[in-house]
Amino acid sequence: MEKLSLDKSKIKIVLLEGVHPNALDVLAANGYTNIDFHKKALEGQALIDAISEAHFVGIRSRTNLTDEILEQAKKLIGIFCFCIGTNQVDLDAAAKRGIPVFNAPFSNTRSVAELVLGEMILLMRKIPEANAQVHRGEWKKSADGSHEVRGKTLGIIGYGHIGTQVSVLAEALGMDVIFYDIETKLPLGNARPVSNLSELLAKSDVVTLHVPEDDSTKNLMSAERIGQMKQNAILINASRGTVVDIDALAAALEAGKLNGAALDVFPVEPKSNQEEFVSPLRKFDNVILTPHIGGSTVEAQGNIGIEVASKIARYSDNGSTLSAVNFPEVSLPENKGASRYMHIHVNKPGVLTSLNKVFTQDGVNIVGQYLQTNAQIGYVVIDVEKNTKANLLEQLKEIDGTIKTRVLY
Ligand SMILES: NC(=O)C1=CN([C@@H]2O[C@H](COP(=O)(O)OP(=O)(O)OC[C@H]3O[C@@H](n4cnc5c(N)ncnc54)[C@H](O)[C@@H]3O)[C@@H](O)[C@H]2O)C=CC1
Ligand SMILES: O=C(O)C(=O)COP(=O)(O)O
Repeated sequence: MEKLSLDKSKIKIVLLEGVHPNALDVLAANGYTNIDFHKKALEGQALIDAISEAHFVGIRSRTNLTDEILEQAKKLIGIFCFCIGTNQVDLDAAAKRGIPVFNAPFSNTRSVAELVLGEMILLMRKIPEANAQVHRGEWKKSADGSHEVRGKTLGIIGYGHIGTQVSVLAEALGMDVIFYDIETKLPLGNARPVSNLSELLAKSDVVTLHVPEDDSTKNLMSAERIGQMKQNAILINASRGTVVDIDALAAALEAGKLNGAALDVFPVEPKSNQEEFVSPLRKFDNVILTPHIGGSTVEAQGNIGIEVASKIARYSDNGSTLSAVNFPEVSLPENKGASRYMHIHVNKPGVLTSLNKVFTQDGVNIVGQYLQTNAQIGYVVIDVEKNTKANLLEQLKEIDGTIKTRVLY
């Protein structure tokens, strides 16, 4: 009988960007001890050196895994984002190498929603300016331009996991909620969809962005769109820095068009905590600037550590690709009475026939088979009766179109 493709102690896991220690506990509990833990993000040659021998890599939003970097990580089996955004990874480049990319789609969403809610209330009350003034020794007690959020209109762009939570929380404060999304979404509570972005911008006292970084959202808030916002409105961005044209926002603030803004993400963010943050927005007292900490709470990070490390163990032990963002999703029941093989291949005619031939010609009984495909990739998991003598793995590797194949148990 064939042995496990790799002993667990030889499976190298590289964790970057100081993911929560819960991840280490979960991995240890699942028998994974060969872990290289880095507190910081790496780039360039340092990143290549760190992951060149890795089987799994865990990152957050700061580590860019490009096609060129992945080319140097020949042993990589899986990429695990301990965050929501996966824009920092070249998803196609990973898929074509048979590497699924996973994320944590829920665990930090509440933290972002709470931050946005807090910022909205502070900005509507002009607290950032008042705070800065008092710190400087100025005492300007006044109600001018200071408002309750009750009865005001909140416009949410991107009604996904975070946008919907902001919606529910804002309604609890007595706000009218409208939203715009490119997909049809179930409105929660009394929230109402609007048919286009211009309508949302024209009606909202506060606009908050909860979209991913992609081609459709690049500079979504351009000078023209900011111009369509209400006079004295507020703009909040805790999604991705590329979504807002920062110079246009600075100009709108300078012109007194907007009453304030809150930004947690920026087109260019410092690479480390030692680097200076440079932005034309620094000079505005009515702008809340935070260092990409929307998801940085003890609760969110602790939960993400458990969630994503469990996904590493599940994929490595069992082959489950549930919640992979670039890969056919297969969730598999364990079949410990069997031997499990996995085969990742280019999705083209004939591969499955060749694959089944490998087993049938050796008289091996297939007791379970799970297949999912997308346009590029096919992912098959095959459970066969134990105690076979045949060297099946070598034969699977020979199949034309094979990208990766392993014995899981
Ligand atoms: N500041 C921080 O620390 C954090 C930032 N984020 C960012 O927030 C983003 C949103 O997170 P979730 O709500 O969990 O994602 P999600 O995927 O649940 O929701 C995103 C929504 O945006 C919609 N959308 C996509 N393109 C659009 C467009 N051009 N116009 C309007 N709507 C569009 C989608 O249909 C979807 O409903 C993430 O992609 C991530 O970049 C997430 C967590 C923490
Ligand atoms: O979850 C996300 O997409 C975030 O932006 C949070 O990223 P972080 O874990 O803080 O690097």
